[in-house]
Amino acid sequence: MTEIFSDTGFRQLTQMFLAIIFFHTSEYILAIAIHGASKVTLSSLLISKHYALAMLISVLEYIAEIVFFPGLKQHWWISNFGLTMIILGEILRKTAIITAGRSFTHLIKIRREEHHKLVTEGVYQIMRHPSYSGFLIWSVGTQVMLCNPISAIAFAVVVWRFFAERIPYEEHYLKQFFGRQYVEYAQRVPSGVPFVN
Ligand SMILES: C[S@@+](CC[C@H](N)C(=O)[O-])C[C@H]1O[C@@H](n2cnc3c(N)ncnc32)[C@H](O)[C@@H]1O
Repeated sequence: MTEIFSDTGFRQLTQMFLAIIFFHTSEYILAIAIHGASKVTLSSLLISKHYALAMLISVLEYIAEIVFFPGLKQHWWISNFGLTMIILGEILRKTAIITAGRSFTHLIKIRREEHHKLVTEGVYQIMRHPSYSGFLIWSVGTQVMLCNPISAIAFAVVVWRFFAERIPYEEHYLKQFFGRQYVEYAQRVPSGVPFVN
């Protein structure tokens, strides 16, 4: 049990804690900065029950493995690669939010608001769903950083499936809002989420 308090355990768990705190507080603060405090609720922290449970299970996996297989957590090139994924995923997601500005809402809009403009510039020139791509990289990165083999695979599958279902739903409304303009944009630019058209 003392392995949790080793340098490895301390560093990897601290990185995980900081990554989670930074991700959620920055989502909330950016939402307030873009939409105004009166329009933002605590749901913009993006912490659902399922998500909290997944993160808790991943920490339990980490603790079980550092106790029974401490060598697994010593693959520093894997852990540092995960840390790089966390940073790159975070940068990609926040760049997307800032680029889309008021058009970016945490909940998918099913009615077009006047200020809602089609965003095709900046990072949206390279991919249609940079914030989803960023979150996929960030979330899998947290597990790679912890050298958690089971949660890394589980996060990749669950988060990918979540976006694979969400993207067609979101794009159904984007086509309603922007018509041909969106159809042409979607033909030209990939989704940014692997194996999602
Ligand atoms: C959580 S944001 C995600 C945006 C985008 N899918 C991404 O990954 O960066 C969802 C909202 O963004 C809007 N949205 C998505 N792509 C957009 C675009 N290219 N231009 C304007 N609004 C967009 C949708 O209408 C939806 O209400």
